[in-house]
Amino acid sequence: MLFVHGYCDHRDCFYCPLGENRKNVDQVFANERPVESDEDVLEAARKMDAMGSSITGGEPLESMERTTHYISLLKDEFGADHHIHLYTGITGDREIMRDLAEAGLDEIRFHPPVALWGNIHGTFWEEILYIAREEGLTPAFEIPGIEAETEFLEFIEEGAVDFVNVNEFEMSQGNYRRMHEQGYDRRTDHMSAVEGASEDDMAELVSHPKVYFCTSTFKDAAQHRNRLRRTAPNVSRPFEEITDDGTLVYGVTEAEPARLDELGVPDEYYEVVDGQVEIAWWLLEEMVEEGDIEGGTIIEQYPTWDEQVVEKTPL
Ligand SMILES: C[S@@+](CC[C@H](N)C(=O)[O-])C[C@H]1O[C@@H](n2cnc3c(N)ncnc32)[C@H](O)[C@@H]1O
Ligand code: SF4
Repeated sequence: MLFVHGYCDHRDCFYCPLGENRKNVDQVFANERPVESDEDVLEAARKMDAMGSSITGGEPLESMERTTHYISLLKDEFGADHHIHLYTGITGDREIMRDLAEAGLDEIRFHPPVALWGNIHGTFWEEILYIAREEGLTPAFEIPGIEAETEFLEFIEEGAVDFVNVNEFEMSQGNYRRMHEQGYDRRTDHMSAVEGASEDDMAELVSHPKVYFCTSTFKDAAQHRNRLRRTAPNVSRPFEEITDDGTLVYGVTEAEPARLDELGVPDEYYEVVDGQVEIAWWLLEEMVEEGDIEGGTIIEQYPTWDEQVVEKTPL
């Protein structure tokens, strides 16, 4: 997921999920990693063996130079099979569709304003779907699951869009105040999903064969887990265990490297990082149990750029 910037001057959706760290920032992020160079973007994609990329923001069409630059960069590096899709909350025009297609974009997912969902016919949101297709892009909708209008289903039926992804309506730090004001509440059994917006609540919309519902649990858990699992083998050190969830487990100890050498620990089973020894957790556990060294901690962390720690277990 490439975040090109946090600006969105054309829309002001009350449910926009962008939090303080993303809203109106000029910084590019590849997943959670701040990007300083093109190589950072390529490295982030390589690390997770990405088969494709998505371009988001803010509003990617408000910075076409940056957006097309990254699309070309990814296509040039990973080839035609690397599928790239882009999310947008504005229509753009023919020239923009052409520039995106020429840069290598495969698919564009429009997010029209909710007030129009029952009434897309005859608007430029309809026309741009045909234009995008003529310029070589696959046109789709990707919208939050707020309400299902019958007219919207009829519109989908007519075939201007290839498919419609509906994201379960979510509350986040960035939007909960405004969502509350609009009368939305969080489901009590869920961290972010909105009451009254589950797949069952959207049954009429989701019943259409071109409509796919993406639950927030799936987005958070399954997609995240898949990304971790693909990333872990590319970034793990030889002495780290990769768990089924794609996290990395290793040990940390204050013991001197010389003591490890004395105990016959092979070089490839530990590394000194910031003055601490990071080591295979099973060796650390055994050495602490045997009283060979004084203590340590087992760390489980994400294989991501920010190395977020999931669990610490003192020995
Ligand atoms: C944050 S937007 C950024 C890209 C672009 N500005 C747009 O709106 O498509 C990315 C995706 O998030 C979805 N989205 C926005 N607010 C949401 C919410 N509260 N719950 C679930 N999905 C949401 C939008 O439909 C869009 O597909
Ligand atoms: S169009 Fe996208 S980025 Fe802009 S306010 Fe709406 S959800 Fe947020």
